[in-house]
Formats: sequence, C-alpha cells, structure tokens
Amino acid sequence: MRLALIAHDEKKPDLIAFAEERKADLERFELIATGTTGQRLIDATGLDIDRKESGPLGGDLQIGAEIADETCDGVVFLRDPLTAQPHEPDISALLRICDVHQTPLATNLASADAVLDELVSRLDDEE
Ligand SMILES: O=C(CO)COP(=O)(O)O
Repeated sequence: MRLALIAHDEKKPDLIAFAEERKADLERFELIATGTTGQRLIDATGLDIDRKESGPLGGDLQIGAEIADETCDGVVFLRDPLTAQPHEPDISALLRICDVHQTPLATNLASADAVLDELVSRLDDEE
C-alpha cells in the first residue's frame, strides 16, 4: 500500500513529529513525498521515501497523477492555511483528485492519525 506525505514549510515540523511518533506504522507502507518534505523526513526519521519534485515544481501534480492512476492509497498533506502558495492551483488539483477517486486524505494533524489508523487496518485486513 502506498501513502503520500506532504507538508508546507510551516507544517514540516508537525509532519516530522507525526512521522517519528508513527514510524512503526509508516514503515509498513511504500512512502512517497514531495521533494523537500521527503528529504526532511528521511533526514529526521530514516524512513525509506520515494521523493517527487518539490511542490512548487510539480510534486503535488506528480502525486495527483498517482491518485488518478489509483496507485496511491492515501495522502497526509499538512497544509499551511495561513500562507499563500504560488502553486495553489496544483494544490487544489491534488485535493480535487483525491475527492474524485475517494482517496483518504488528511489535511491537518488531527485527521492524520485517523487516516493512518484506517489505512493500517486495511493493511491488517489484507494480511
Ligand atoms: O509545496 C508543497 C506542497 O504543496 C510541498 O513541497 P516540498 O515538500 O517540496 O516543500
């Protein structure tokens, strides 16, 4: 099962803390991430992560393409709701394609645990 991890700059510390706390669960997934998020997570946790382009350079769209292909099963995307992003259209496209494909999506820490718990239980059911 494949899970995408993304965070805007202000939220990267939160995502790193989440990944440290949930490392044992995250290790069970094929992980993908946008470029800078992925590098920060690798440096902090040692998780094995397939890094796409940085968000502003198309990383959100690359992950969106995986959602459209139904090769990515869930997304944790800690957005910064207080800072305008130059690639807002790409962000909207990613959120939209998750809705089109009924892909579990968490956009804040409060729901990240819930989405991960659900995906972990799907993994358990598969085994
Ligand atoms: O901008 C992002 C998501 O929209 C994240 O990109 P980075 O992980 O490269 O910072």
